[in-house]
Amino acid sequence: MRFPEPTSGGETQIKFTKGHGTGNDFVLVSDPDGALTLTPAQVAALCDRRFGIGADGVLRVVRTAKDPDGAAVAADAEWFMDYRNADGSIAEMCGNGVRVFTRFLVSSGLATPGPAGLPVATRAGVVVAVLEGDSIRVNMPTPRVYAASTATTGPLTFPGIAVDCGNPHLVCVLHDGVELPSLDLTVAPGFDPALFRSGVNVEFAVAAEPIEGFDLHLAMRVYERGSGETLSCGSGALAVGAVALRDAGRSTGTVAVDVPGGRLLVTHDADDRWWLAGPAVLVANGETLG
Ligand SMILES: N[C@@H](CCC[C@H](N)C(=O)O)C(=O)O
Repeated sequence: MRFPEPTSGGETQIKFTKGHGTGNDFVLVSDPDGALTLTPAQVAALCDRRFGIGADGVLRVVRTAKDPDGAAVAADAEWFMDYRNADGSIAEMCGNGVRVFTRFLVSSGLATPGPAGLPVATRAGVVVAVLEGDSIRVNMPTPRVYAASTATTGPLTFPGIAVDCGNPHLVCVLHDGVELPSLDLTVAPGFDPALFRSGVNVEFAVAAEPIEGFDLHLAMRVYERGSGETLSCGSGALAVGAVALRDAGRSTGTVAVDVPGGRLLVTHDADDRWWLAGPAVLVANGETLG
């Protein structure tokens, strides 16, 4: 396997941390001063589950001021989450990524949250993460539910709703006895490329048994743009929560969204803030071999 090419001074080894949020897993690369250039091919090599470390994406941890994309979105957050999908493509937002990124910043001593939490810059703007024991809760961008569309898997067509969470989503709520496990997500679902010009993350969701303490309960599977089917998608859960609250005629509430990797909580509060909460775990440190 070839790990990232030398970027300066012949350095070919990269220190990394592996982490996940409800099974949505990431390789974190600490690059505080923006010295590293990660090409799409290098990201794909790191994320390769057979020939690399294996992950759904890479989180490059860089000071906002040291990255052109970071500097463009935020002067008031010290750290920028440079998120890349497993195929090397860039995405604007990653809800689970922000939570794992925050866990890394705090665990490694690079940042200390203030009373209101820790601001993190993303390509979709600044979000604020609040640590609550094993869980990290993030004040996410307001999801914008904006158009009807459809997704296809094999011969099946599902009605869906487009939701912008900073990154694009298409939420299909299943009816008529279609069961989540029956969907074939080994192949990318079809979608309308005229509506989603930069691709889309497709969520399939179904109502689940009510649980005490939550206003709504759904289960979801997701096919992520640039990564394929993943065990969880935080921004996808946010999109599903927004559609579910809207469909239920509720302006506020907490939605439990079960994903194959665990449970995420989406809350729309009385102050019109949208929150995503769930576990964020670091599992290993390592170093690539040149
Ligand atoms: N898994 C992430 C979303 C990652 C980006 C997505 N694949 C895209 O291309 O928009 C999450 O937790 O939100």
